[in-house]
Amino acid sequence: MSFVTAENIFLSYGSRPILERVNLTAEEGEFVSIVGASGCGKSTFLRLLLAQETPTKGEIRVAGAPPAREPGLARGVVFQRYSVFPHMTVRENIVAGESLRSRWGRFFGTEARAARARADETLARIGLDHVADQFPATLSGGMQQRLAIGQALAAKPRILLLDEPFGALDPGTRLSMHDFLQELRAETGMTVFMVTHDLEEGFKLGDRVLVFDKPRWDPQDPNLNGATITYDFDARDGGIPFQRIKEDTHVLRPT
Ligand SMILES: Nc1ncnc2c1ncn2[C@@H]1O[C@H](COP(=O)(O)OP(=O)(O)OP(=O)(O)O)[C@@H](O)[C@H]1O
Repeated sequence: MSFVTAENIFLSYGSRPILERVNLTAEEGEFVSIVGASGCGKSTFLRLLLAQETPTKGEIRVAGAPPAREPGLARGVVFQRYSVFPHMTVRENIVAGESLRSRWGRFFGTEARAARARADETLARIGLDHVADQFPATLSGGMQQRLAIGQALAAKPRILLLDEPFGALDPGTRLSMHDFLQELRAETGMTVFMVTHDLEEGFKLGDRVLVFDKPRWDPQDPNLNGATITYDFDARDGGIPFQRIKEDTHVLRPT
């Protein structure tokens, strides 16, 4: 059985269809990138996987069951937009991310000391070790975003949902966060769904790239139809599909 399945999903807000006929299976350990026009329902699809939304029709299953409502050890679902805790220091935020996996939701004694040491290793990897004792409000936006990503990854979730996680980062930081994510993925074998507006990033990191789009378009009423998965690219062959897309785009460009 596949790790994640979406079967004939429809989702509407009121009378407005957002998603229609979404079918997907993903195996455990796959990295699935999601791209598509702004407002076409990519984040909504992630929220369905998180059980923050319920489909109007159809069924989503993660590890054979409906998605867990709370992040935690059982499902290991973590979403990047769970913002960092403002009342905790940077180090405590990372420890809090990892403690989701612990039996009581927090660490005690020697376990707590070990968790702090691991948090410091994580902070060094994401370049935030020099601000470990500061509070998030004292960090720049990009640093806070890196902390949120570090916190999400510290939980070593079985499934990680990322919504444009690298959007606000400068190009150098973005590349080092790519490395960090790829290393952690290799270590943990976690399944990742990542929404991105950067096609190149989607193909670089993903095993697959899903394109969400509206297959039917009514010019009189653009909100009449919902979006679905219109392309499911295999990205495992070193970005060749991306080259093809670029070539196609080039061919289509007027001369
Ligand atoms: N709670 C809600 N109630 C009503 N409409 C909503 C709600 N959440 C999202 N929408 C609408 O649903 C559509 C899809 O939103 P969603 O955020 O999933 O798009 P997206 O593809 O992730 O967009 P972007 O790339 O801009 O982040 C949008 O038109 C949005 O306005």
